[in-house]
Amino acid sequence: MSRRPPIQNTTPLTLRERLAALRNLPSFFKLVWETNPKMTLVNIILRIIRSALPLLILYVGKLIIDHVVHFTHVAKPVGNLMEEHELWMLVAIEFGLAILADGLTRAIMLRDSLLGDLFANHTSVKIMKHAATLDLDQFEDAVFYDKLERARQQTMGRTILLSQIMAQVQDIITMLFLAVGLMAFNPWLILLLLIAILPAFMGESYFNDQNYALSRSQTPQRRELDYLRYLGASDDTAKELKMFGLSKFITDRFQVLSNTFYADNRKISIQRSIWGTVFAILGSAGYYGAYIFIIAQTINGKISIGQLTFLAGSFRQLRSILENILSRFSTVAQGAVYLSDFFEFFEIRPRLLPPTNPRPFPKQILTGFTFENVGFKYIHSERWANRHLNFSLHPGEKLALVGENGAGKTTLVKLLARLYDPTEGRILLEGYDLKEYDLTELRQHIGIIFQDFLRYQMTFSQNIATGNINEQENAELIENAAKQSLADELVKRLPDGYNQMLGKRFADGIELSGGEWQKIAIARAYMRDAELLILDEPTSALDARAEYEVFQRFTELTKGRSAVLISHRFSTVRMADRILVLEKGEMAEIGSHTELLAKGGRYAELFNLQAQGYR
Ligand SMILES: Nc1ncnc2c1ncn2[C@@H]1O[C@H](COP(=O)(O)OP(=O)(O)OP(=O)(O)O)[C@@H](O)[C@H]1O
Repeated sequence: MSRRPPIQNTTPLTLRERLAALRNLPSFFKLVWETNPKMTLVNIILRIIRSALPLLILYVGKLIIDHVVHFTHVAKPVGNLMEEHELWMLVAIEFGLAILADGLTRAIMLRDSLLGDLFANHTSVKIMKHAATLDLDQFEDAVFYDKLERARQQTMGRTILLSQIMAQVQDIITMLFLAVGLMAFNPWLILLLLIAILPAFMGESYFNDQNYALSRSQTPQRRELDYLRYLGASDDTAKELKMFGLSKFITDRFQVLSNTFYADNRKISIQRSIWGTVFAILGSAGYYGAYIFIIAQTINGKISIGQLTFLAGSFRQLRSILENILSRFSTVAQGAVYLSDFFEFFEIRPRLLPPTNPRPFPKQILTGFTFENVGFKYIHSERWANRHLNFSLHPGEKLALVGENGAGKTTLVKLLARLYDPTEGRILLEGYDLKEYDLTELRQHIGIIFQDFLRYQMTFSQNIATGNINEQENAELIENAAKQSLADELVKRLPDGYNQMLGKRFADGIELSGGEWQKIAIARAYMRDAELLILDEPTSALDARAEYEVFQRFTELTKGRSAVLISHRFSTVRMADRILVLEKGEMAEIGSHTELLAKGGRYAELFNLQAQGYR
């Protein structure tokens, strides 16, 4: 990573900011609805039914107690079977309601978790789809990466938020039911309740803010921790770590970082727990105040024992529900703040925009590509990676790019494939700016094999098919591509042939050598009918004989098409029609092998240097 991202804002959010974040909730619900409308609707209905049950159960309980008291005070109602029957009916009803409540709670939990899973999948796909629309340089920006990371973290976190919001709505409805019952008796009890709860709520929100601010400020470090975890225990890294004895170096760094995390989190957790206890005591004091009041009223004969149990029960339930609502409010609001990160990610728009009326890609290229004073600086970089590039790539021409490490060869081809737009100057195709062509269509007509091509942990056949994924079922094309790049020799010794899983990541995967992987990558170039082929050091790992053969075939393939070839091997370079020598991002010279040798310039110097090594 070239640049450390700026540390994020660590000041806690104000209540107003948290309330403002609640405006993310409608978009969030839209997303949930989008996931599965039917499940969402059923969930809401079940929760509404469930919210009415606590009040109903309490009320039936009150009726039962009043009946029982009546029976115990008044002499046993001989012959009053009607009343006795009523009592047992009430008990049966309460039992039925209790069972219904349990059943509904379980059904809601089950549906919540199923909907949550679907939601997590839906958002993961959405993130991947959106990420695919973004530009390469956005991926190379650390601040962007932090956003992507936070959006990814949201996926699981949002599943929890989902059930919390649903539970919140349910509790609010239950609370309204209970409050109506309580208010019918004495509205002041509600006030007492609020006073007892409010400090706990404020405390919760304060600590949630602190947690959020901390976790946000820790994002870059968390990414580093993930990276160190990967370095410390992965098949890709084990070889170097062992040979260079780096294990301690990595774990030490991991420990320093994770200890800092632990210390910061511990501080907040302890404070939170202490204050939580104080607020809980306040809450209990409020509850018992109300309880004493209700008992006094009962002793004075103002209310029945049934009412006493109903009110005490309502008050107790209201207290715990209110506590849940208030503390959850803070978590929900906090979740909504995290949601801002999630939605912010979706607001990132690609900068390489497709034209409104794109020019169709030419059926036949007649004048080729032209660089007009092209210059390019990478994002956050002050240095020009390419500058003052003026040259044309003619139709059917094979152009080799030569230059020392960091001279700007790969950057030039990335500009040609419009992975970036030039910072200054322009690149023309058939006289029109590349920006006028449809981006997807343009890239479809360019075949490019990168120096750091991907080694897909997939089957042999899929690895080649990635060159043109629309043809993944075309076995004949894939086999022909493998033949052209000499990759077919490999298939013979793979137990599963074309269906052989490659790489070490998955079971039965077979790892290949660097050169073998490279042959597979080159096969991708044969998968599409591209007008322009770009090979960035495609044969660096091939042995001399394989390289010679690959190029013989490659020349066949590129007959009549343009090709750009980057190579440090002059035996390969000299096969090109022209050679462009880059120095510190600028064009030093351009011409055929013979011309440049005769000129005795930079190319001649580099060529002779390499030739000397073979003498
Ligand atoms: N993604 C990037 N972000 C920032 N700077 C970059 C990036 N990629 C390359 N550079 C810088 O741009 C310059 C040119 O890099 P480029 O990869 O084009 O060189 P190259 O000629 O292909 O080198 P090599 O022969 O080593 O492959 C280098 O100085 C490099 O540090």
